[in-house]
Amino acid sequence: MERYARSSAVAVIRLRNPPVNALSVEVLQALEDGLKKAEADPSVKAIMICGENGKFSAGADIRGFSTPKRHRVALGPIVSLIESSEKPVVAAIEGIALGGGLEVALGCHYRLAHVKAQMGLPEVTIGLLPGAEGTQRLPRLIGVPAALDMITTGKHIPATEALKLGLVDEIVEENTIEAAIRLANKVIGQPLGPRRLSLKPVPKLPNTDAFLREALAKVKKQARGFLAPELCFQAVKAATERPFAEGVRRERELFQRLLSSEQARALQYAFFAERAVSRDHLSLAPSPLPGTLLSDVYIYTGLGTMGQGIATSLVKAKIPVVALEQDLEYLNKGRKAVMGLLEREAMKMEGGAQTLDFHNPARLQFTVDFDLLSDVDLVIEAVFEDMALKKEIFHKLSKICKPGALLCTNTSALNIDEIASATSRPQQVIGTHFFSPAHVMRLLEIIYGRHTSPTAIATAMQLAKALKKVGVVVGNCFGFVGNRMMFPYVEQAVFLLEEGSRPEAVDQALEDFGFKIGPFRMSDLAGLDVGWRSRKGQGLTGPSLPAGTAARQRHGQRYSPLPDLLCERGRFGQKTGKGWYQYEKAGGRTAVPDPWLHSFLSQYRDSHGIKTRYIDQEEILERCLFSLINEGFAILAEGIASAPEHLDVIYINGYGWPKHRGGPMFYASTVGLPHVLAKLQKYSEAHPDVPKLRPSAFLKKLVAAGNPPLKEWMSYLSRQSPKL
Ligand SMILES: CC/C=C/CC(=O)SCCNC(=O)CCNC(=O)[C@H](O)C(C)(C)COP(=O)(O)OP(=O)(O)OC[C@H]1O[C@@H](n2cnc3c(N)ncnc32)[C@H](O)[C@@H]1OP(=O)(O)O
Repeated sequence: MERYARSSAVAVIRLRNPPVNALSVEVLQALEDGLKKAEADPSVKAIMICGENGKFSAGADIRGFSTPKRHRVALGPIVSLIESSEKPVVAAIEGIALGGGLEVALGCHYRLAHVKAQMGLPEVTIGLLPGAEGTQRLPRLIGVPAALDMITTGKHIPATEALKLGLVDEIVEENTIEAAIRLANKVIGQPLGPRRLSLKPVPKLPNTDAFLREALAKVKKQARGFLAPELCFQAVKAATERPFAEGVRRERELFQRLLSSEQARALQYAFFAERAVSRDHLSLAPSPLPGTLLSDVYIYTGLGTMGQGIATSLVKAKIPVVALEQDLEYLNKGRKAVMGLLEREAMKMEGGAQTLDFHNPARLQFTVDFDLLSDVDLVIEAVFEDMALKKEIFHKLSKICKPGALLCTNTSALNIDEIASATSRPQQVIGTHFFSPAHVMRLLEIIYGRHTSPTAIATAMQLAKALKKVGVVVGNCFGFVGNRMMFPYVEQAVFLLEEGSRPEAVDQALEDFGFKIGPFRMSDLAGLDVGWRSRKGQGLTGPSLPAGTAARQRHGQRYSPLPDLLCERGRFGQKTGKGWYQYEKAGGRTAVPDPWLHSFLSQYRDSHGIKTRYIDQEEILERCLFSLINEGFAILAEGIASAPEHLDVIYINGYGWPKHRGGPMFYASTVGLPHVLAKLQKYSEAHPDVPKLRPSAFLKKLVAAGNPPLKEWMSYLSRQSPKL
């Protein structure tokens, strides 16, 4: 506890625990001590709580949830202590007030926030609920619908919205601390009863039961097996049904249930994994390439679907863009699409189009003039996946761009070294694999080639950060990390159809597991023709396939021609109205099981002498997931990625892997590596012509070593890539 000024009647309690003032056991103890001291000091007439360094608090120390020490001091009783103070307590919210931080503020009698502050109860995102009485106080303050929305989604809200909701009493543009002191002085002596949220009733709704029924249905639909949102709902519901103290008891019960759950462990692992992955590579080089990001012009070539999303993403990050296309027709099409995307993005933002300023040619210009590239710092090439075309472009870029410019290629599988070989500066060539839609998806897979310099890697990581994306650095191999792990997963899904399953059964099993979308719905969305083109390019199908090749064998391994057969019949998925499912029209979105496909599958099995069998959910999950995980172990062993956390971050942010399962490698660690190995051995014996089911040597090694925890896996490998 300190005084604002020597003779001030306002005691100041400052939460101090850099970088985000997390409420560690020590901070909580100091807060309790400070409150008691202020309460006992007759010269103190009011109390102000604020955070050090312009941040109120990011809430409980997440690392503490897995240590026994946290049980020593509980936040809930401290929040009650604040509220029951006989002296007015004012929260001065700067920067962030999240989770337990906001719960502390809810215990205060007054809340004043800086206009740029953000508030939220994001516990749900780490598998928990606000366990310091927040689920009981917030609905009393802002009403059930708004509280439920904040608590079940965990979203951060800006101070302006908090003011509208009544979450804060006042917002200020200048010095928050001084304003809070003024407020504290002003309210000295005023009655505190009406300011104590625990004493307020929960505002009534016209039909609470109907509202809660609908809200629960919505929460359940979105959760797909994720427990925390539903338990958050139950805690808020308790506030509508029980007196405050009983509601708090219910909140504690639910909190304890979540705290000990595997899902909370998975989400907290994912939280730190994401941060560790970013930190690892940002520290690779002392500084990015010459020319500071954000102030220099970026250029990218190609305005197809990916290019449009990338341009939008750059403009949103306030990075000046010059967009290049090969001719005016494509340029005009691309311009229209990008402007449309930006209009929509601007509508979601405060300040709209003015904030993004995309009509300003200094921010965004469109051109067909390649020579404009001579002075840019960074190029992102985003033409379609054609090696010859990419090499031609990189050869030109190498001649035109200034010596320091970083040359990025947006590719999902092509060889970075081969692309770099077309330039005179392979050390400055790097892969940047964006995910579609590029202005929405958070993942950026960054692929270094044999000659890529550490500085180039660090610059690409800076770019990811500037775009508010999660950059993950990986080595160069076909499909890199994400798609390489996806190939066996999709392969198994198709083999399951051959053996007797249906697209809807496979999708359902994986969606019940928590994937946003199953493999067949995903394939229909992305377009079956994309894979078909790639397989034709690899000589697996199409005119270059040698005559007499067995229909279901390639290079001595099992192959399914099913996707090719669909494409030959013009079934490309949503875009043609038919694929693995049927749709209401070409471009339709609603997938409906297709009787034609079912009879096509039956005929296919008959014609190849395949006996149809019933395949249960367990087999669907094990074959799809364990083959994907198996590839992950091979990737780690080859040094393509530097740690299992990297694979998990890629899968959560780029492939719709359910975050509450922590990513594929974390999931493998939770089911146990001996179990994964045994299942792979079983399926591999049943399908000896499928190499991707053969357990990886690294997985076997870890099992032989006694199933060590995930954190220790990499210590069992002798070889690591020098760049990772
Ligand atoms: C019974 C009481 C129950 C209470 C429940 C809770 O309060 S649970 C905690 C709820 N709070 C959160 O979930 C907030 C999590 N943090 C964030 O969302 C973000 O970190 C941020 C606060 C918005 C800041 O984001 P920014 O991008 O600026 O920085 P980083 O994310 O990189 O974070 C900086 C470092 O701080 C660490 N950190 C952040 N929050 C916490 C936390 N609550 N506990 C512990 N550590 C936290 C973060 O890990 C970074 O450090 P690294 O060493 O780089 O990992």
